[in-house]
Amino acid sequence: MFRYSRRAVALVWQTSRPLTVVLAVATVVAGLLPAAAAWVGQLIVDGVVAAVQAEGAVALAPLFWLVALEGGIMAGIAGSQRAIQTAQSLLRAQLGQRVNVMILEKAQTLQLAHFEDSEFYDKLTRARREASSRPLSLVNRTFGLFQNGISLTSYAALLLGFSPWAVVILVAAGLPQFVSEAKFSGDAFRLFRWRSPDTRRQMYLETVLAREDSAKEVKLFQLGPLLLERYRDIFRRLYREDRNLTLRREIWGFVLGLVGTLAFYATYAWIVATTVAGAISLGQMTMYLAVFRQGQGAVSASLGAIGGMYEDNLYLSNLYEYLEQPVTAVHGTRTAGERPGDGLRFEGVSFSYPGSEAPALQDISLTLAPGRSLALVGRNGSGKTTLIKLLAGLYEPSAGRILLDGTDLRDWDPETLRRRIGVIFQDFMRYQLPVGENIGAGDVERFDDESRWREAARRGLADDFIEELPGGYHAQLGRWFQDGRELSGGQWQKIAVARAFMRQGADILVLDEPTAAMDAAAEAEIFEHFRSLTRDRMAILISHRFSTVRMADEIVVLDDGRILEHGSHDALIAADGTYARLFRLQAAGYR
Ligand SMILES: Nc1ncnc2c1ncn2[C@@H]1O[C@H](COP(=O)(O)OP(=O)(O)OP(=O)(O)O)[C@@H](O)[C@H]1O
Repeated sequence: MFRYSRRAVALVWQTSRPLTVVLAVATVVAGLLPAAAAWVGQLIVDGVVAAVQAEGAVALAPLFWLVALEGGIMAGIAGSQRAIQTAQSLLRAQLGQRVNVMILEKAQTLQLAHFEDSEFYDKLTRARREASSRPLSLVNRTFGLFQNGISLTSYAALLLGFSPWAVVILVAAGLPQFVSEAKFSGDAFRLFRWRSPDTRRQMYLETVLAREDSAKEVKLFQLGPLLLERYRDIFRRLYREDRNLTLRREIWGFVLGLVGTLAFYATYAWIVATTVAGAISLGQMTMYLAVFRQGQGAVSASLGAIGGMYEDNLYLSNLYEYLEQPVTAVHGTRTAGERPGDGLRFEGVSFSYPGSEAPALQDISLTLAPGRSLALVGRNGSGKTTLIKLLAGLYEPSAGRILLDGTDLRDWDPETLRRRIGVIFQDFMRYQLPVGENIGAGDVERFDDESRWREAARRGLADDFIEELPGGYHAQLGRWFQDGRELSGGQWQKIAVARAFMRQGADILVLDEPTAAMDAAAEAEIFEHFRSLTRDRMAILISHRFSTVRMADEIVVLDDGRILEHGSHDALIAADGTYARLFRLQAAGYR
């Protein structure tokens, strides 16, 4: 139960020391004052009784002072509770931000495979959904427990004056309720954990039903009612479980709570009898009753806090499970290859995606020298993009190795490697940012460099339409933000290609089919630019358009993850194999 309490307190302490101190001090004050108020109450009642029984004139001033004192104590209680609330709400904001940043920072260190692993994705979703509020809740409960503990000790000290048994009854009567609370908290957590794929499906449906990029299809295919029904179904199922748990929890809570009420009234009768017998004063009776009632409140609050801490701990275990997800240590440190100028070599490279039986690539061997361009062709799913992902270091080969300048990619310093390779994938990002930044994203070091944006846009054939946008390079793209402009598919692709041209420092440039939506003339012209930019570098291009493919120095035909043919356009045509057949097929379409 206390496994994560120490870490939660440390987290809160690191988030804001002053606020944590305020919280701690106010908690102690709020814990001590109620017993003091009960004590003063007793003095007042006894004073009043004495005054009523006294003969002759009575001085009221001492009684008034006591009343004023009790008023002061009450004001102190109110003040300390305010201080607790204020510190809590300020801490909540800061802590929420801090935990979210921790989660997002961790996400930066993860590998692509993590994001594609649904089980891991569940962990991430769970961590994000609940964990930002849980550390503070745990700390609040720890402090609350402390506060109630102080109150309870002070009540017990007062009650001992009546009978030690009263103290025993006070604590024992709260236990059954605690046991049931702890059990149900555990159940609630297991439910939460177990259903997180469902919750994720629900979140996904929400996105599809309410996002601009899906609205078009959802409308045209009239998917709305169907998806909404699924959404409702999931809710109904989840609700049924929630309802059952809530009902069981509350019914048991009520029944076991009755034990506490029974104990209170039995003790009440006992105190009344003792007063009538003259063993304690009327003032003491009032105090004991108040103390016993408030003591019961403190016991159930403490036990509730313990149950809650158990729950918070379970949730926090989620957060830490995510944060402690092992990431394989970053590999190499090499910033230069063993044979500079050797270019790129694939040596017997095979690869299967995690969790997939069939290899996506098998025994790939090829070389690419600086200054040469390579085109990859093949049917859908033949492994072209996979080959690029391996080259970019997003995955590691299951067998064989990939060398750059004679050094295995695994031995390269990842940052150096990333700087040397520029890739635009077919599913490139359409950032909801200004046009210029969409291009600048290709080179973070030149992210804001307006002259570079312009040059890259010119090479990507994007400059014409960008200049016509209101605001030019500063026009906001996408529909999420005010005055955002949506672009056509081909215009977005030109932006993406311009992004690739930002990378003047990279010596391997890869375009994985980001030109498919462009007209054929634009694609050919862009590839010309691409070649001129990469004259002393390596260029890799994936395209289904043979008019572009034929411009590459070398062509590799992939089929089912294997290299089927490899050679120049002329050589492959002369060999009259698959490439030649596909080329003729496409050419025939234009006749
Ligand atoms: N993230 C992934 N996880 C598991 N399998 C994948 C993943 N991505 C691709 N695959 C599988 O790997 C194989 C090769 O896919 P790849 O994306 O490399 O094909 P491609 O040649 O680029 O196809 P296209 O021309 O359609 O872009 C396919 O069978 C595909 O189903």
